Amino acid sequence: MTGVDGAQIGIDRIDRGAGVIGEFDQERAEAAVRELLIAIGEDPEREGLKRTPHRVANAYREMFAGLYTEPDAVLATVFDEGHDELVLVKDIPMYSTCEHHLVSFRGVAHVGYIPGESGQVTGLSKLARVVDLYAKRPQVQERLTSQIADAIVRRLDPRGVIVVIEAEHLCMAMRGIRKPGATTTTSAVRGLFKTSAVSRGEALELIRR
Ligand SMILES: Nc1nc2c(ncn2[C@@H]2O[C@H](COP(=O)(O)OP(=O)(O)OP(=O)(O)O)[C@@H](O)[C@H]2O)c(=O)[nH]1
Ligand SMILES: [Zn+2]
Repeated sequence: MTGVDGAQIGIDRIDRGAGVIGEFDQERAEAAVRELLIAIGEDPEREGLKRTPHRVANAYREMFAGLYTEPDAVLATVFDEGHDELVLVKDIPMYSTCEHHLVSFRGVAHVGYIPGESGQVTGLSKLARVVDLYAKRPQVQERLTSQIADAIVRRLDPRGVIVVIEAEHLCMAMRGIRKPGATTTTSAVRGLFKTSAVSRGEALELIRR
């Protein structure tokens, strides 16, 4: 089954079958962090580091919680509002993790859609939940942006979806090229926002405002 732009319904890039994806292995994560501490020349038995593997594993469980949640379930709440114009949630704070360096990239997401013929809308918080779900995975910004758009297409069958993410990558700020303050903007447009420059322009204007 496909929605606008042929997005596969119910299938996510890293799904390992229907439903929940993967599982967190606390013991393995703690052992890996301990190894990493040894690898950087630290002593994992010293007082300040004793509980660090446990804490880091817990933090990773939280940072990657989106791997263990079925995306379409997040958008399960829909209302028949008969609304057929733009719904836009702006400036959704977003924290994700760069899959190349496992350090964070953070910024804001703007998510808009025009409901389909049925006029079905979802709860506003659900749009932010979808952002969170995909952000809480090892990511690249481009894929994160597309996955959010495609999840909304799959669940709501809207006339159009637009997702814009503006983020700073700490892997470009604190190491490597070291350009703090450089921001990356990515967009994913589907349906009407792709085919109509006017609709896209209006949405972008509202996002910029
Ligand atoms: N397109 C894209 N690139 C990203 C993203 N996050 C990090 N990168 C880039 O991924 C690239 C990885 O490059 P590599 O040459 O394999 O790794 P590296 O030697 O650590 O690269 P430097 O960061 O340039 O030091 C870097 O250019 C990063 O800036 C992202 O979300 N999207
Ligand atoms: Zn990176």
